[in-house]
Amino acid sequence: MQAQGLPTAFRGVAWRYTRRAAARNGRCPESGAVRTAGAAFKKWGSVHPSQRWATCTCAKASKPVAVVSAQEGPTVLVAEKLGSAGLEILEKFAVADTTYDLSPDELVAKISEYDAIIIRSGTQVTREVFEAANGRLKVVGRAGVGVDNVDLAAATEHGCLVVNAPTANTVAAAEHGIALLCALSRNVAQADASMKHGEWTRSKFIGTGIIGKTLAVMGFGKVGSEVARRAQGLGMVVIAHDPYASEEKARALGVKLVSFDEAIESADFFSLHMPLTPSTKNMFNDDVFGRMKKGARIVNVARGGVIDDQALKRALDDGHVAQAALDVFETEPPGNDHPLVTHPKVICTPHLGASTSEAQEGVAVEIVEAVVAALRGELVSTAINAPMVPPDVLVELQPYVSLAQGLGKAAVQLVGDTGVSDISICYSSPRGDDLDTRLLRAMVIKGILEEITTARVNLVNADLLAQNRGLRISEMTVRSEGRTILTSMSVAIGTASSKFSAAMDTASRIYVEGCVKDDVPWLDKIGTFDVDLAMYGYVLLVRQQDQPGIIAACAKVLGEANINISFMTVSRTGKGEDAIMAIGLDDEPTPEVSQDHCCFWCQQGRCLLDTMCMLRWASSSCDWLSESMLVHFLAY
Ligand SMILES: NC(=O)c1ccc[n+]([C@@H]2O[C@H](COP(=O)([O-])OP(=O)(O)OC[C@H]3O[C@@H](n4cnc5c(N)ncnc54)[C@H](O)[C@@H]3O)[C@@H](O)[C@H]2O)c1
Ligand SMILES: O=C(O)[C@H](O)COP(=O)(O)O
Repeated sequence: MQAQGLPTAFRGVAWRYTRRAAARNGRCPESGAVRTAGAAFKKWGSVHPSQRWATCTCAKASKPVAVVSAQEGPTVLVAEKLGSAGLEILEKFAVADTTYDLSPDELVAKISEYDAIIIRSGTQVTREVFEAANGRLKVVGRAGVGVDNVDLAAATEHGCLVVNAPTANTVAAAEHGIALLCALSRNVAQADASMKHGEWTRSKFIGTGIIGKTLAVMGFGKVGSEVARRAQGLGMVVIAHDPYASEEKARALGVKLVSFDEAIESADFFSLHMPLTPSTKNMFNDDVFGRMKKGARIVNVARGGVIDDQALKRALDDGHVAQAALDVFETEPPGNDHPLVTHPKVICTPHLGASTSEAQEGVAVEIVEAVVAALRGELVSTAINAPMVPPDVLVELQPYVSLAQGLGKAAVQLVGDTGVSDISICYSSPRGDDLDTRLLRAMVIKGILEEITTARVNLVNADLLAQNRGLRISEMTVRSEGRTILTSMSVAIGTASSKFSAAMDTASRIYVEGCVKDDVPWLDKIGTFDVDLAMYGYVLLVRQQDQPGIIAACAKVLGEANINISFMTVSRTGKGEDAIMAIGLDDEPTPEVSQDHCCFWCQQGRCLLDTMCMLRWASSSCDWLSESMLVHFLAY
């Protein structure tokens, strides 16, 4: 095996080295040069760790001639194709083993040999993989945006840092979205297949023009906004739906932000660019397709799970949706018999959005730099489950960290169809202005952005990510009495509307306030209503006019849906006046259940519910504050 770029002195001879070998130097029998193998090692080309060989190319021999110790760099498994520019950087610092297409069992069997692994979307890094690593795996590097193929909780529990490359493939994905939109409108794939079968049937492939047609960009983030620019260049009228995007950003691009309903009912083409989250799962379903203009066309280069595949098939079969172009699938590969892969009105590509040479070189460099920095123990801005603070600080702040994240998560879920821009955070603390709020501020940002975007927030990137999203954050500290460092804190989002009108305070902001009780983050206030609930699991918020029987009606509905209530609090402005209920649920009611029962109440004419809004929190503990992770990396 010839290793490129080897120093002359080490050419031609295979040097066997081990971590424990006594000798510190190697001597090339040809050139006689002596080098500390460790120093030379860092400059060597790729070395195959399973053989523990570094090959020298100045002589012909390729067998062990000396045992030298090598201050080995870390060993990194490159499990999916990585751009050469990134590989070259990696091989200067580590032993890079490029072994692609490992089966899950093969990955589990090998992973304990490596300090880091670099993947794309095709490798599932499961809990089993982390367990098999026996604590050696320090970094998972995702050469792309989505990390839905990595068990983040297991990574954190095993002290493994996950980093990604969130920007380098954005343009590639946007270009692919546009390519699919154009191919769709002119039946390019079907026409090509027809000609390859020896046909010349021009009349069969009459397309539809795109100039002047309305494109709805669903998810106006990095990729969505790049698609919008390009579509405008093609003469399309571009609207966007993104409840969390800033008006300023949309205005700057000449794009009109619209409500979900308006987008669905007015667009000719749809380009999907939202992340797969609990609120976007199966977002495009029978009801949504049914409300689209007849002949609508769908392009999905986001994530397969945002479309209900069976619903799309039904819409294509009945002609309501004219065509679809899919680059992503809920399960990948989707299988040859997948109903949409075989459908004549659908064109498919095998998750190619990021597959340009430029994008892959870009993500390769981005991810290798992040992996190398992490292995060196440096803070990494694209870390997804990075530790935030030194262990001693974390012990004191942990409960408040969950409170801050939970308040951000709750507030953004209450946002209606308008943007998120002004965030006001207020801390009540005996420390007054001496309270160090950096961590709490970052956690609020995390709670907001990780609920709605693919971003992963840590102390390094929190403010930058917030700035990139156009968020304006203000903080205020009020001195309070008490023994704990934080008596309470509140998060207010300045926005024109809320999914739950009772969440608006007297200043027309979405307002949530909480505290910590027995180390558990606790929600005390929503809007102007006092509540009293622990911030975990699923909470059903309902608003009604205070009257006998409404509580029982709610309980009856949930009981009939076999959903157990863990707690229930009621708050009202006065007897017979406005009231809200916060109902803790042991299980997540499926949308159909809550939708039906909402209608059920309406049918009975007793529906006094202004809005049914589902709040959900992840587990009460933060999913990435593991204090020892960066200490491990000091080894290199
Ligand atoms: N096919 C590919 O190869 C490829 C390449 C890159 C990215 N992607 C995927 O595309 C998606 C977008 O990537 P990105 O980098 O633009 O992410 P991003 O985080 O920059 O943008 C996502 C946008 O979706 C918005 N959003 C969240 N929930 C929404 C909802 N319910 N309705 C409407 N908008 C909502 C967010 O506010 C955000 O602006 C991700 O899922 C990513 O994994 C796929
Ligand atoms: O999330 C992403 O970055 C894209 O889906 C690209 O995935 P890939 O790296 O497997 O092409």
